[in-house]
Order: sequence, then C-alpha cells, then structure tokens
Amino acid sequence: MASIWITSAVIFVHYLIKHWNLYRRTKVKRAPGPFPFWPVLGNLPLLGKLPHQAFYKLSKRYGDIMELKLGSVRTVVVSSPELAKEVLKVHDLIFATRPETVGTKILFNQQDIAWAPYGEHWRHMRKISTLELFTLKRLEASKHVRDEEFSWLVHEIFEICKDGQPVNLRTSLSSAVMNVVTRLLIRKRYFSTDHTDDDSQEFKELSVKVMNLCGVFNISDYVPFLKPFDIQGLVPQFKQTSSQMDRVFDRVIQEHVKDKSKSDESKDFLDVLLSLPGVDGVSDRLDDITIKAVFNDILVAGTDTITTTVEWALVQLLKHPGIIKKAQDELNEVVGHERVVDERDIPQLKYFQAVVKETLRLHPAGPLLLPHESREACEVGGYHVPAKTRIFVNVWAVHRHPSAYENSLDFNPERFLGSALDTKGMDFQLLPFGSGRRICPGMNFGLLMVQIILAKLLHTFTWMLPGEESPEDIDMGEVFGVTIPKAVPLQVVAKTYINCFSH
Ligand code: HEM
Repeated sequence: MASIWITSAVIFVHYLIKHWNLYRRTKVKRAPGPFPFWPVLGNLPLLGKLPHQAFYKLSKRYGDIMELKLGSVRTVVVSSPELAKEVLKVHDLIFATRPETVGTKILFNQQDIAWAPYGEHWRHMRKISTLELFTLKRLEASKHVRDEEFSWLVHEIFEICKDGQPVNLRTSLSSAVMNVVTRLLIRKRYFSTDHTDDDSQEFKELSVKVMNLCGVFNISDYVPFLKPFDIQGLVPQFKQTSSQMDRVFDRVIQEHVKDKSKSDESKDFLDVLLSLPGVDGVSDRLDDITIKAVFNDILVAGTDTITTTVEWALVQLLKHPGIIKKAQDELNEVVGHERVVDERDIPQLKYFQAVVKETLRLHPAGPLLLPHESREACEVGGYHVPAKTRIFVNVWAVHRHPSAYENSLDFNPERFLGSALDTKGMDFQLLPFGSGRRICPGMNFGLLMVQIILAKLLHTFTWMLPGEESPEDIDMGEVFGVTIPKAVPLQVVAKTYINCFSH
C-alpha cells in the first residue's frame, strides 16, 4: 500500500516539475491562468456546473485573456469586447474552425453547419444557408406560419390560465417554436395535443434526445485516452439516436422526393435542399447525410435558443414591474386595443426592442458561443496562442464587462435607448449571435421570433406570479446545456389584457 502512495507521489511531483519547467522554458509569452494542478484533468475541476460563470470568476483573477488546460486540451478564454474583436474579427479566419467532439462526429458526421470544420464543405453549406434558407424573402413568406402558431400559443396560455391556474411557460413556448421550425423545414406540425400519432410521438422524443445529447459534457472530449472506455456510456446513446434520426428523416425525405407537385411558394426547406446540387459539384443533389445534419442543426440551434430567451425576458420583466409597465404602455400606444400586435409593428416599438436587447445581453443563449479552434498560431492580446488551441469567447462575461456597460449587472433597457448598439455582430460589447464567419446564420429569424412572441405575450396578457410568490423569490439559477435556461422553469399566471379571443 505504502509503495502505491510513494509511486503516486513521485508521479505527481514529476508532473508538477515538468509543467513548471515547461512554463519557464517557453520563450513566447503565454496568457496567464490557473496552474493545471490536477494530473490528467488539468483545470477541468475548476469549471463546475456552469463553466461560463466559472470562467467569468477566473477572469477577475487572471485577466480578460486566460490560458487553461482542460484535460489535455489547451484552451484560451477571452472575456472583454476588445479581445472578442481580436478573435472574431482580426483573426476571424484563424479561429474559424471547430474542434471535433465524439458526439457531433457520430450525430452529425460533422457534415452540418455548426460543427463542420472550416473548409469547402462548411463554406458550401454556409452559402446555402444564407442564399437559400435564411433569406429575407423566405422570412417574409413564412410570416403566416408564425402568425398562426403564436396566436394558438396565446390561446393555449389563455385556456390554461383562465381559472387562475399557472402555466409552465417553457412547455407551451417550446411546442409553438418547434412547430414553426418543423413547418418551415417539412411543413409538418408535430407538437400539439391533438397530434398523438406514432410519427409525432417519435419525432418529439427524438428531438428531446438530440437536444439533451448535444448539451451533455463528455469527458472523453477533454481526456482522449478515456475515449475507448466511454466511461459515461454516451457512445451507445449517440449511435442509437443517430440511427433513429436516419429512420425518421429517411421517411420524410422519401415523402418529399415522391411529391414533386409543389409551387415555388409552397416549398419548404427540405424541398429547397433536395433541389440543390451536391457539395462535390458532381452529384445532382445534396446527399442525405448532409441534409439530415442540417436539419438537426436547425432543430437544435433554432428552438431552445428562442424559448430560453423569451423565458428569461419574462423573468426579468416580472422582477421589474416598472419596466414591464413601460413596455406594455408602449405596445398600447403603438398598437392599441383593437387589434393584435403584428411583426410589422416591431420597428416602432423602441422601448420594447431595448428590452429584448437587454435580455440578450444578460442572458445570451450561447454564453460561450460554440467552441472555436485556432487553425494556426497567432497572437491575441499580446499573448501567443498556438495552433489547435480551443477558444471560448465568453460573451456572458463580455456583456458584463465594466468597460462596456455602467452598472453592468443591472437589468436596464434604458441603456439602449438612443444608442446605435445592435446585436448583428458589429458591436463587440453585444454578441449574443457571435460575429465574423461563424456568426449565427439564423440571427434575423431568431431575433424576429423572440420579438414577436414576447410582444404577443405582453400585449395580450398581464402577468403574475402564482400564489404568494413575490418577484424577489424568483430563482435566477441557470443550467448549462445547449443553451442556458432557467434551472427552475417559470410558472406564471396570465390574465387577459386585451380581448383577442372574441374574434
Ligand atoms: C435567439 C436565438 C438565437 C441565438 C441567441 C443564437 C446564437 C448563436 C450563437 C452564439 C452561435 C455560435 C456563433 C459562434 O460560434 O461564433 C450560433 C450559431 C449557429 N446558429 Fe444560432 N442562435 C439563435 C437562433 C438560431 C436559429 C433560429 C437558427 C436556425 C434556424 C440558428 C442556427 C445556427 C447555426 C446553423 C449556427 C452555426 C453557424 C456556424 O458554425 O457556421 N440559430 N447561434
């Protein structure tokens, strides 16, 4: 027994000396950071359950750029607007790739947009997404889908709350958002109480599984020698979900291939993808693997992000009665009580837009963006960043940086009134959608969805907490996953504000 302890101690001391010497011998200047104390795990134990918050706290000690060792992965984290600009603008091309992870390799074969490494395939897919899928024309053409789904959402909330019962807002929101997304993708509506057929059930279960698996932390991605052991038992789940996805999407693709009778206006995303030539420039259509991967991207990236943002907006508004009143007064002034609010009203709703920006500032759905990786060595903030370093832009910290905002922890939409700051990736103190080559391609769609849902909720209802609960009691805890939702889903009671149920 004693010999095991002595051997372990010798290995540990050897490890410390090796790292210390390595640090001292390095000629180039490396960013400061905590000593990678734990053998094998390095700094991983420092991250806890909310890595964006852990990085934020560490940045207070080590600075706006830090280097850490997560398992065996060299990682640099930047936390200020200036350094975010260096990574996403000055060195955009260098940081334009993604690291490979076990899950995304099995689930998407890295043939999607979000997890594809920088290269020909990603460029091609990105071009398709901007020129064919997320165009202004398609956004406008799909307005009726949003109008229908969100007026059903409002009715559903009305029905649940009409006798004073609380609604779990997240459940209702996520079904409505999922329906909009699946209607755009394949003209199908899966998420409703009257859709209980096997297809809908399988699709619902599958989307929940994909979402959960995409958000899971896999130790094998950081400690590669653990990969063959798969100690969390994730690989069978990835594989099983991947083949279930193949089954579901094969069915949908076959249905679409058979039905060629659609007019241009009635084409969905799948029709568009099926009409495009293959990435290789030889095949007459995109291969099924790529199509399925893009579908998954849109389902994962385009649903929870919206639901989470709207839920946080309402939480903040419930905590700030003066702000919700101002937003509702503005809606009443611009829209009035005779009709329902419409997407076309949003440009006139200046205070309301500021509320949405302030929500995206304090609650960015992707607080660390997606991980970037350096394709070659470069310098950031005067420090050397070697090739193949993982980069996290901690926008959660950037959005709280004292150089960017006064009283940065306060929820205060007024800060955006009369300010030209926007969320389109040009202002590096406000980056909820990222910036540069990897900026969110669904940005306009996502922002519009958040705005119109929130506008409808505020215009139609007054909102109250159930029972004796007071705004101070609202739990503000977060959980880390694909997005950062509230740990405890918000329960609220909605009372009708305008009478939109009589017509
Ligand atoms: C409030 C809504 C949304 C937010 C806050 C959001 C945020 C983000 C962020 C932070 C990234 C990573 C950027 C980076 O790594 O530098 C991203 C990427 C992405 N988003 Fe969104 N997103 C939203 C909605 C959507 C929607 C609606 C879609 C599609 C329908 C979408 C599709 C994507 C895709 C495909 C990527 C990967 C881009 C790439 O790697 O080239 N997102 N999004």
